[in-house]
Amino acid sequence: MSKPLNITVCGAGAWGTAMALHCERQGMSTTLVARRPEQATQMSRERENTDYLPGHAFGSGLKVSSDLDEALGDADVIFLGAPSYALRDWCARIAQLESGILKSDALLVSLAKGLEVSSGKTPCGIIKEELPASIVGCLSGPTFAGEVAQGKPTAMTLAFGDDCGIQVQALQNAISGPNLRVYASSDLQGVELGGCMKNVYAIAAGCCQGLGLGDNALASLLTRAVAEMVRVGLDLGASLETFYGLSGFGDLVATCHGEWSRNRTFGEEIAKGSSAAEIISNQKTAVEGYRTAKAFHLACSSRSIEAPILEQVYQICYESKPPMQALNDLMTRDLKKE
Ligand SMILES: NC(=O)C1=CN([C@@H]2O[C@H](COP(=O)(O)OP(=O)(O)OC[C@H]3O[C@@H](n4cnc5c(N)ncnc54)[C@H](O)[C@@H]3O)[C@@H](O)[C@H]2O)C=CC1
Ligand SMILES: O=C(CO)COP(=O)(O)O
Repeated sequence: MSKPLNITVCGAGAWGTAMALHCERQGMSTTLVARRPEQATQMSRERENTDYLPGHAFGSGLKVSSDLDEALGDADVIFLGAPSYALRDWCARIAQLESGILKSDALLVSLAKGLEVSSGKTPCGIIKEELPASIVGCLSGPTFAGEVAQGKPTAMTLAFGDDCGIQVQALQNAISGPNLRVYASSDLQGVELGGCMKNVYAIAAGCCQGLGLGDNALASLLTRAVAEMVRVGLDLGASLETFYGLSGFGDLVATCHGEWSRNRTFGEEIAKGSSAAEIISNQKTAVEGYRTAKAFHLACSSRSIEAPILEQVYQICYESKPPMQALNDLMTRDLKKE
């Protein structure tokens, strides 16, 4: 039998913590790295992440650290669990470590679902720019941290570009288990874009809910969101079928239904009269769809991609457009073929 993988998870928000819990339960040597030493100390003492994922005790084998040097040297796989807007900082910290500290075949796996506004880059685009020698991929799908931490079942997509080699297969096997079924993909761009776009559509779904528009409206929104995801994604170099998979349609459905999503809740609060900028300025947890809406607005405008839903969410978030007005503008566009 092959040796268990050594896993390091950088970023102790809800999702990084849930992935660390999962990896430890899968029997892997796992270290969770917090950005702030005081958070690492608190988690070591309490054996729980009370700030971001309360109520889920750490398994006895889960190590906690804030020392990147120590945590990365032995890692076969490094999950980057920070939000997209904090990813460049994490990568820069890793790049500053003594050269050669990372194993040459270590896999860097992004868990983030947002585009960088200044560059329009996906999380893996950022990682590749900051750490050009590394092997970079992402893991994405319908995975609310709280449910994964509870051990509820789900499925995900593990995507690496052209180097879907033996280490990637080893990772797919190592993290798959009775509660998580992991599929492999070589469409890294598509898997990342699906995860990023669904967060913007979740804001629209929250607006739908907040305005009390009903189930028909939500179903229509999600269906047209998939059509838009495909149109935007193809223009940005992704493959069609990826958007019908777990990181596209799957995560769209998860995020736009139920009570878990921060993006959906954000949309609901706007529809009830709060200002987007104000909510964000008081928000401790990640609402990736807010910045990502702006990044897609810039990308679609510069490439003349027609993306009416993304555009309306942008105007709601950045131009104080009332959600009811956005709905009206969507409904009264020129009619066309499905
Ligand atoms: N929470 C979830 O259920 C899931 C989240 N994701 C994605 O994972 C990524 C991380 O999200 P969560 O773990 O939910 O985050 P979170 O909302 O639980 O925590 C935010 C994290 O970001 C850090 N942070 C905040 N501002 C920062 C800054 N300026 N610089 C550096 N770090 C900063 C905080 O210390 C904290 O670790 C996001 O891209 C999210 O879309 C993906 C799947 C599931
Ligand atoms: O990506 C997620 C579930 O797959 C989490 O969504 P939110 O960030 O909207 O909570």
